[in-house]
Amino acid sequence: MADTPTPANPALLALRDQIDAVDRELLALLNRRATLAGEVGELKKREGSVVFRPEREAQVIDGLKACNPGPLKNDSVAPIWREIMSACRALETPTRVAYLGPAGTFSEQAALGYFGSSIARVDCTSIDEVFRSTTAGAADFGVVPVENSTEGVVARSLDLFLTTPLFIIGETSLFVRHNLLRRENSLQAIEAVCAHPQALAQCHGWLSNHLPGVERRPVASNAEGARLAAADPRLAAIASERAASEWGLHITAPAIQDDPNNRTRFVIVTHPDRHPAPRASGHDCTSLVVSVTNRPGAVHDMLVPLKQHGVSMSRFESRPARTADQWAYYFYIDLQGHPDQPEVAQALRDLRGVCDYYKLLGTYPLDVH
Ligand SMILES: O=C(O)C(=O)C[C@]1(C(=O)O)C=C[C@@H](O)C=C1
Repeated sequence: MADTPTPANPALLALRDQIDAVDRELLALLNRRATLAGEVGELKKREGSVVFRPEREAQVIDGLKACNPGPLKNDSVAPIWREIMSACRALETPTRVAYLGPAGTFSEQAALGYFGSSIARVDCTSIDEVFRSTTAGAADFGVVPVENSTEGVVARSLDLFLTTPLFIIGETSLFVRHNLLRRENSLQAIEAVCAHPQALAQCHGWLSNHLPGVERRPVASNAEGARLAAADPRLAAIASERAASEWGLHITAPAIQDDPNNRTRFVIVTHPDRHPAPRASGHDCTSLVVSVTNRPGAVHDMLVPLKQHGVSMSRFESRPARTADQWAYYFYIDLQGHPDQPEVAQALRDLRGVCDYYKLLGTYPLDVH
């Protein structure tokens, strides 16, 4: 039966007219904002200073959330203004961002969520390559995963902080929903499930229950798994909704991660010669990696300066140092605060005094969302 067009409701038409008028006002205001950002860009060029200021962007979003009268939800403020600032920033200079690609990975999603979509994307085939291209200057910033709420640390990222000069200028967290993707919308006759090892591990329970005995094939990224599944009907992939639409695959089983609150934390890295450390935003985190001689009480002594100066620790992670002393460890520590705060500066100085190895990994505004 042919659709009979419903007569336009006059009340609806009147409301839409008002929305159109507001949109035009918004556009004029956004263009005024963009012009001002362009002027800031000129000023920065004359001063020779960098365009991207994570602490300023965090303050803009925090400030707007604090005075948001609604009904727009505060959760909507951050994504909208990230996009606005991304577009304004692009008028000042292009932002080249490296991440573990190809299109459709959670790393790409994290990069777009943090920097907005007005960026030049630098797809990399491994976490090592993200570090390499950011170090070499092929990208201005890199986005790398550091920990997952189910699987724990992303060891490769932590190890690369030790051997590269890059430092952290920002963080962002992503809710990670895994789906089983396939050309056929069926769980029958699957020969192998292809995904990044972390994704395979995060879906271990579901795979054991629903696809027992099916090979789990680790590949470089979930999007690479989706690419393989798009090319071969015998394969399935574990990846995002975005990867499904990117590769034309069915979401044969949605949300198959074992932990319904599965989150991954990413950090934003850059080269210290090309970018200064962000200034204090008021809600900051400082990350460092240290090691101490293996003797009784050594770790305790390391934590005493933090207690003495009243500095909170939000993360403490250990990794084997892989040196001749097989029980030597590196400790990755996140502190709350910025070295511009005297108590944080003093705690860092004292901590450095009791450590054999000390490297500041970065100081940056906490994730705003
Ligand atoms: O305030 C600045 O420094 C700007 O360049 C403007 C602006 C913005 O759009 O608000 C854009 C880029 C920076 O990362 C921070 C903020």
